[in-house]
Amino acid sequence: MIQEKKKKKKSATEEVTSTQSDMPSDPKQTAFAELLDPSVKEVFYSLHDRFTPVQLEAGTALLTHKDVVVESPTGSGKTLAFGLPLLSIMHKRTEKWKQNEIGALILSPTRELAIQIAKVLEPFGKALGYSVKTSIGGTKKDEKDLEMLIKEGCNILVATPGRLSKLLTLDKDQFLKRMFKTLEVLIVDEADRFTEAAFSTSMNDIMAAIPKLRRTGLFSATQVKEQEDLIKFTLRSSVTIKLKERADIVCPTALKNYYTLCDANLKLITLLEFIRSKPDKKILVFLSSWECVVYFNSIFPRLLKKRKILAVHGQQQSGRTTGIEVFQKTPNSVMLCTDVLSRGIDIEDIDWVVQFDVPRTSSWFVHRAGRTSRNGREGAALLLLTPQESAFIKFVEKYEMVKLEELKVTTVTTLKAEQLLEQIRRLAMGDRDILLSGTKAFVSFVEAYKRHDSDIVCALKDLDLMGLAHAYGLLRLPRMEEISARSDQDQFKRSDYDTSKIPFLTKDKEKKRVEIQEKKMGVKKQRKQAALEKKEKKAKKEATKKLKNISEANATQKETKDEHKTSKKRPAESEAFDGVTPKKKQAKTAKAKDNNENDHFLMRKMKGGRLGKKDLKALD
Ligand SMILES: Nc1ncnc2c1ncn2[C@@H]1O[C@H](COP(=O)(O)OP(=O)(O)OP(=O)(O)O)[C@@H](O)[C@H]1O
Repeated sequence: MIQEKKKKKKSATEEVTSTQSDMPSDPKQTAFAELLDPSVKEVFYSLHDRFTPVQLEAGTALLTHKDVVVESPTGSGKTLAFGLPLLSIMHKRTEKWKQNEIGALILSPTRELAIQIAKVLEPFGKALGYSVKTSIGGTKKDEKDLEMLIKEGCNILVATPGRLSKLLTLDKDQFLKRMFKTLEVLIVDEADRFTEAAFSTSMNDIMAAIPKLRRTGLFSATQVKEQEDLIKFTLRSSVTIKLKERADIVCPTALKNYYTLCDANLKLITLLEFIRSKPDKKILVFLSSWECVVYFNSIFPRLLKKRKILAVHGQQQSGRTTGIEVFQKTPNSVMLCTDVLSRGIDIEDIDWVVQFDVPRTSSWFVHRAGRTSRNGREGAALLLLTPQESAFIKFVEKYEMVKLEELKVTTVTTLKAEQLLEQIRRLAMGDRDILLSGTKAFVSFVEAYKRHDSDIVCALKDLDLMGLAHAYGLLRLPRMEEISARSDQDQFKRSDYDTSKIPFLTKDKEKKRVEIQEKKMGVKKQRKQAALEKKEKKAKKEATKKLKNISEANATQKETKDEHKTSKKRPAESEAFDGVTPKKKQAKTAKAKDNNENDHFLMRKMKGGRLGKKDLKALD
């Protein structure tokens, strides 16, 4: 336990700002090295020649009993800026660390970053005899995780808050809580993320389970803007360290930040043509939702032949780590991803980062772009904007201290663009999975757009949604409120292709679809048949009623006639009779007789169930 003399609570923080010093024999280098444990120093110098500024500043503060809030550009070495001091603090303790004593806890917002941090610390832990463990979602079950942790022990734990909070809840015998009793250092990487509501419950559980007397370090390339957001971390005599390579920007100076304006309906083609124009570059593409990653990953391999296309998103339970490893190893591959890779992930030699849409949170812009140009290496980032979003450029310059330069991306002729769009639509016409995936992607993009925090300059209502629907290669507009509310729906060229005929390419899925469709058709046919039968039944009923009336009328007529016969002789043929000549009368009687017979004939048919449509018509 760090022996802390009771000090008068110092003012909140002092701000130490220093620019990147690249003096090789900077006395600060020596002074900091003296503070480090010799074994830690030995491992460090086996990997690197000198400490980066953030390692000097933050490391010195932590090793001289200060809590730190560190803001330093992406790729500036923050992992070792907390790793080196925490190892040295742990190694200062005289008694040996037992296997079930946790000396340091590092919190990471994503499992990929947690794995990466553990990998960086492993060689140091090995040299000092400390076990470094991770506790992250998506791997073994919570119970298994807790059991392993208790059984195998752990001295340095790198965890995602959600998983750790679950283990603490499961830990009925408080084993884990007892393991935390010896905690000396708490590090929160990408700390500004932990002020989000999504993390609040798990963070409260964790903060309640660990000792208050400890060293605390909060690290990020973009720290929280509101100091009160830091209260939950119970910092003591903290120092705020802000490092910038240039006073007016937070990104590394070696990073070139660009934007390009493209019409909405050409957005996907602009991305494709940009990738095509850089055949030997490693490109990381950020999309706004996992559905977009899935959809673009299904069509890009058919549009960018011979290019290795990879995809990573938060919904994948497996394959994320492998995908990152393949991306790391394949020089000119293209990785499509969500913001699961936007923070902390250290992948070598990414040449370009492309942001297909504005980020959900504007501060993530810096982190996304910062996946390239790591630790002084060259790199470039490109943001695709439609003309309606151009105000975003000034917005990030003002609020995120990012300067964007315009880049003219080679586009294609209108004819070629239409051919490419038609090619994308044809993919959907031939594969129902692509058809459905495209619609889901577009819907998820619209929903993500509604949630981003730059809506003051990029509002959904100003977006050319019909153009973007074309860009996504949609054959139909999806049924959603944001679309039905639009007055420009007629701008969307609806394909007249019969989408009900588009098959799934996997046999069993297609079989099932056809069955459902036939069942639906069957139901439709039955309904139609039933309606027809009901109509016929009604017609028959009316016919019966009519026949009945006719036969009653005939019966009455016959009675009258018989009476007539008995009372008078039949008039001579030649005599005219009430204006009707006997011939005509005969004809009329004959007709009535025919009708009468016909009616009787129909009656007999109807009784025999032989009444057909023609007969019914005849009755009308
Ligand atoms: N002292 C050093 N000398 C040379 N390279 C270093 C040094 N420290 C770290 N690096 C390398 O710099 C790269 C970036 O380090 P790291 O990932 O810690 O940066 P970061 O500041 O945490 O970035 P981000 O803000 O994206 O999380 C890594 O490849 C790391 O190996």
